[in-house]
Order: sequence, then structure tokens, then C-alpha cells
Amino acid sequence: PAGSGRGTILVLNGPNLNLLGTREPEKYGTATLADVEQLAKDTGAAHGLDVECFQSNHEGALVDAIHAARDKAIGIVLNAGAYTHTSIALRDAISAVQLPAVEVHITNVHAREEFRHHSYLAGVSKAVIAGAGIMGYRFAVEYLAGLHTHQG
Ligand SMILES: O=C(O)[C@@H]1C=C(O)[C@@H](O)[C@H](O)C1
Repeated sequence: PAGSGRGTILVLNGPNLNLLGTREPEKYGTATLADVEQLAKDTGAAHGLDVECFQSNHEGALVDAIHAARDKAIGIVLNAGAYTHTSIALRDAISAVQLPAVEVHITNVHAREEFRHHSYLAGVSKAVIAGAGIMGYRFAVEYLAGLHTHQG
């Protein structure tokens, strides 16, 4: 519950991830966005953390969500979708809020088209998890939980 005093992790998903489950299942699997968000919430709960999830196809809405996290979250898990490869605005938003961020990709972007090999976000992220399927969201939450715990 909000204001419960527990740490909150924001899980952000970008464009086309609302179609998870039916979008190129050979690449992205058959789990839906709801499945991904539930996995993140369950992982957070196992570490005593709340997880807030948001998905948007709009770059500016994702920027706004990152800004909003500054005062309410202890970390951000971000799969920015294609904006990973194009968005200086999202990079600057991550830098601006000074929260630990983990970049997640369901697919191994380095084994795909050349244009997916560069990320504007990796340079401002604590960690990058790519190719582990939706388990990447679990790993990202676990990693941020560990950072939060060890900070006392
Ligand atoms: O693997 C993923 O989750 C990422 C998701 C997308 O929508 C692509 O544009 C990225 O290039 C890869």
C-alpha cells in the first residue's frame, strides 16, 4: 500500500510492450505485460518492497514517470523498448532523478539487428539485463532490492 514506508521500485515498459504475449512470440515469448508486472510485484514482495508498474507508448509519458519516481521510488527497472536506441530524453531523465536504474530487454539485443546494439540508457544504468526473457525483470528487482538493503 502506498505510504506503507516500504521501499518502492518503479517498473517502466515502453512502446509495443503492451502487446507482449501476441507480439512476435518467437522473440518476446507468450507472457503478457500483466504477467510481467505480476512477476515484478511478486519479486518485490519477496524482498519487502512495493512495485509500481507503468507502460506507455509515448516517450514524454515515460519521461514524466521517471521524474515522478524521484520522490517515491528507490530504483527504476526500465525496458524502454525501441526508445532504448533513440532517446536522449530518457537518458537525461534517468540522470536527472539520480535513482539506480536497471535496463532490461527481453531479447538479446546484441544478437539482433545492428541498430539495436546501441543503448542511450546503458551509460546511465547500474546494470543491463538482456536476453533472459521476462526473468530479466525479476533479476532487476532482486538487484535493486539488494542495493536498497545494503544501503541500510
Ligand atoms: O528485447 C526487448 O525487450 C526490447 C523491446 C523492444 O520493443 C525493442 O524495440 C528492443 O530493441 C528490444
